[in-house]
Amino acid sequence: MTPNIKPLIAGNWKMHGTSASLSSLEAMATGFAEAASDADGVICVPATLLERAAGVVEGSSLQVGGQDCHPAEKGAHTGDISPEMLSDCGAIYVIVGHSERRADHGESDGVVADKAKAAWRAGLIAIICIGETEAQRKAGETFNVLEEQMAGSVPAGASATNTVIAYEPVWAIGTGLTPEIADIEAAHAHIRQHLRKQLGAETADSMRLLYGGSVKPGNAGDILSVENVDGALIGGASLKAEDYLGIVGSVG
Ligand SMILES: O=C[C@H](O)COP(=O)(O)O
Repeated sequence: MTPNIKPLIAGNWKMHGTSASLSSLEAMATGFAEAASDADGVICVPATLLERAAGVVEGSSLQVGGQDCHPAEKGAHTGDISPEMLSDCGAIYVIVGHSERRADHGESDGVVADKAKAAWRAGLIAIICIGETEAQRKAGETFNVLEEQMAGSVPAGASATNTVIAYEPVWAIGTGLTPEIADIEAAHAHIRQHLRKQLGAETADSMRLLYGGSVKPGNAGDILSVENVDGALIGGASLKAEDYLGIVGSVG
């Protein structure tokens, strides 16, 4: 954790969830404030659930977000969703540049940056994801990859109020594998240091840096106590209220 930065515990339901899942969201909303009084929480649900999800969390400390957005406000883009549409449904955050979108949809750093700027245009907080693949890690390229992704995906104008950075080693996502604590610490320190050069120290030192990749109730305490880890981006364990609240409860 970083002193003076309010942690964010973000869930990403990915392509999971139907109407029946809203009862689980309701349990998260009900239990959130008791689990952690000094953290922000968001669940990024599928767009199909967003408006109803916003209704479910209304009045609680939990917020909802989208998982992706198109850079344009509107237009002939069949199947896409603009950040303005997400905001209209009650989203406060939107994830951009998740590695699954970079891999499945060929999203470049430039596209991710355009999406982040579009999120800001709509008044949303962009959760910009970066992270190395297993091959890049084995080749000793982790820091270079992170620097390149930050330079390309984090636009000028990023601030602590409009942007959150999520470091997700691709090989740790959904695998049950996590880096050594020392490796998480080193990566987050490197990200903070690079952001100082890119955005200025004042902005970089107040920006939330999340760790993502196989965060569970059992390892959240150790991960969240690492310096420069200001929260988590959680996939699988954000689907069950008990697991998500268990992680929220690990905020020191
Ligand atoms: O967005 C969330 C991440 O991809 C982490 O997913 P996971 O917690 O299932 O490993």
